[in-house]
Amino acid sequence: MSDELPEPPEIACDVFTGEAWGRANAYAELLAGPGVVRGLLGPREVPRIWDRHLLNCAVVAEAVPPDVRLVDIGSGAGLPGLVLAIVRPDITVTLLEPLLRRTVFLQECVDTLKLDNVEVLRGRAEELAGKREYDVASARAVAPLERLLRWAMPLLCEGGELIAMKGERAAGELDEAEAELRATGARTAELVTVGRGKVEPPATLVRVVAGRAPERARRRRRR
Ligand SMILES: C[S@@+](CC[C@H](N)C(=O)[O-])C[C@H]1O[C@@H](n2cnc3c(N)ncnc32)[C@H](O)[C@@H]1O
Repeated sequence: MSDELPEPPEIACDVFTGEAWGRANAYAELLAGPGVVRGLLGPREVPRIWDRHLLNCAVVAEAVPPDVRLVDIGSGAGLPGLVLAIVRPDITVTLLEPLLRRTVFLQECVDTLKLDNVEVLRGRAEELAGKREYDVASARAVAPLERLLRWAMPLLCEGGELIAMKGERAAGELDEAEAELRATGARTAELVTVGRGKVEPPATLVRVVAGRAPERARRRRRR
């Protein structure tokens, strides 16, 4: 084990159960080792890998419905998408990331952890616009909510959800995104708190439910 990687906190055994436990530990090692050497994670993050990264991302699973197709926009080193795939074998996860060296690392993690519910896709969210084939889009530290809405909503099927990890900026970003919520045809938008009793502070998410594709809605109104 890397010198700096701390032992997992006790609560981690309740969050990562069964096969997820071994995978979470192996992923922590990959982040602390090759992840740091290859510049995907800052060395100062290593002592915080469990609480700030693995646990904080794992509790997002509380907001993810069963059996969904999830796309993690701007996955970076796999956060939160890879962690969600570890704790939720019922979902299929696409890790969407434009940078080659990050997708190479992500594929190595998927292979090492033997995850069969994950695909790594190199590209930008804008390039997938209009496919609307995902039930959930997740994102952490990728873009302000306004921009994230423009990227994520065209990937979601009607009734699909954007789940954005926003922390203390959540309420402010939701207010600022009012016009974009209307323009992208969002049905509802709300703040959701997850991870009570597991992470401190609990994680604040913005959940936005997609309506009909704006162009299709306009076409229907014209008929
Ligand atoms: C600050 S990193 C966050 C990575 C990870 N989500 C995390 O929380 O550690 C932002 C990531 O978004 C990716 N990104 C930037 N623009 C993007 C776009 N248009 N579509 C998809 N990913 C994008 C970047 O390559 C980078 O890996």
